[in-house]
Amino acid sequence: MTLLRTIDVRANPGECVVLRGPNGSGKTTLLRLLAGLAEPSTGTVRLDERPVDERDPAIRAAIASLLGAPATYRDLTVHDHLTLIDATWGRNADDCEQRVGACLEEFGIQHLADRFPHELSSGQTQLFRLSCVFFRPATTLLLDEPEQRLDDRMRPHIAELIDVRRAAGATIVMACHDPAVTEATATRVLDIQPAEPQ
Ligand SMILES: Nc1ncnc2c1ncn2[C@@H]1O[C@H](COP(=O)(O)OP(=O)(O)OP(=O)(O)O)[C@@H](O)[C@H]1O
Repeated sequence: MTLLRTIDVRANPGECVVLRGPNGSGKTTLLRLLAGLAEPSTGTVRLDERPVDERDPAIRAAIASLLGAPATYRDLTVHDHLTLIDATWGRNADDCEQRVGACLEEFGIQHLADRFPHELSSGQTQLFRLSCVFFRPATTLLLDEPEQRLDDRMRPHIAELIDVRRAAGATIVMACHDPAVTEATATRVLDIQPAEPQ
């Protein structure tokens, strides 16, 4: 069975490529291939000419992705998760608290800092997941429907955060079903056609 039609895509720093297409057309599959979480049956995926392989530390350092539900620790709070990410990526512990506070505020979840992940609503969970992805250093962001479950106030805000990151030089590829978010973020839209008749 073919999950994704043959596709040739190149994304450059400062670009946001939005993948658009009906349910089941292959957007998530393409993002998974770009993240190195799945291997294409034909063809290659490269980041700066390096094959994308999640076992390669340089690839892991470069790519931050929101694909499906990330693992979280039941006994660590939202604040603790960000602190852990900060330490994992080798940042100076002296100003960790300041960075974590700024990130919580940026994503509008400062009031949830002391909650556990399982105590969040679905929209709050999405904001928490996005904060974890944006908080770590990365040159490339792969986002699967970052707008999902967000309300009318948060969708444009998240679109703005994505655009700021792109303007700062990140390469962004994301799947999106929301025309307003697409309009606010895309430098290029790629329409994905289903591989199999639907
Ligand atoms: N684990 C899996 N095993 C088999 N087929 C799968 C699996 N995951 C997805 N598919 C199939 O791959 C195709 C592409 O799915 P994919 O999730 O990439 O679509 P999508 O464009 O992201 O859809 P949506 O907009 O609904 O999120 C679909 O036909 C889907 O049924």
